[in-house]
Amino acid sequence: MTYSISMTNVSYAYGKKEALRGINAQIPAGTITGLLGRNGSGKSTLAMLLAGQMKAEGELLVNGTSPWENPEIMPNTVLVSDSTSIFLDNKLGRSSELWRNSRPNWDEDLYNELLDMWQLSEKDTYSSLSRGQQSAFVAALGLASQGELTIFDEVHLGMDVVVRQEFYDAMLASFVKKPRTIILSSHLVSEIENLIEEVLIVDRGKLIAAGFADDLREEHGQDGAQASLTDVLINLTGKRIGK
Ligand SMILES: Nc1ncnc2c1ncn2[C@@H]1O[C@H](COP(=O)(O)OP(=O)(O)OP(=O)(O)O)[C@@H](O)[C@H]1O
Repeated sequence: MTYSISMTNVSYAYGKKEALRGINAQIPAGTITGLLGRNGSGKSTLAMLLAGQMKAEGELLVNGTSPWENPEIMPNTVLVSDSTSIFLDNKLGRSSELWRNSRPNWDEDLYNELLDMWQLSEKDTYSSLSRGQQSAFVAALGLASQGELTIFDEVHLGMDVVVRQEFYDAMLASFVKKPRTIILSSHLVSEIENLIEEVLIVDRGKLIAAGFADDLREEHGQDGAQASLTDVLINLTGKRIGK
């Protein structure tokens, strides 16, 4: 069953450093949501809370239950980020074995297709790959896992424009084949603009906008034309010198 998310007054602090405060939001099951915000706004923190890797204050429910170290929820929740679990100095096959064995919806055909497309070999060592190839490998693991909740946090780092487009296409194709709840966090807002239906925008730890991407585009549009999500983000969080 694909996971829905409900957050009521969700906060998180790293020691005394408050990273998120009073987040209230719902993410419907089976949607692709963009998690947007400026540097340091709290996106990765929220991603880790949703993936059950850190304990939220307030009420954070994934599929109706707390994800924090939850053995029912965690195997079906995939967070692909800079800190994804990978054996750095071992062959890719060692990491994929770990993922394959711990992910109940693992799609071996999709994994092999992605590795072929990105010309990666299981015999390669992760630390010997280029930055973009490393990102492509973890993206392949994340897509093939088909988690009921799948979060990609800045997965594109180092990927060239062609690999990024191949990733977006593969994500959409796999979403159509197996609908699930996907959250995409990226600073390349214009690239993911057409993939996302729902949006959460965080700024300095607070949720400042949430809802259908089209409603936000409409709300921030001018003279009958819709705004882009980049415009929405700049309108809501940007500052101009002299103003
Ligand atoms: N391990 C940590 N210890 C202390 N503070 C942290 C830690 N990780 C993040 N923070 C702080 O929490 C806030 C939110 O950080 P977070 O990484 O969630 O932001 P982000 O939106 O993902 O940023 P970026 O887009 O730059 O990756 C920032 O002010 C950051 O400095």
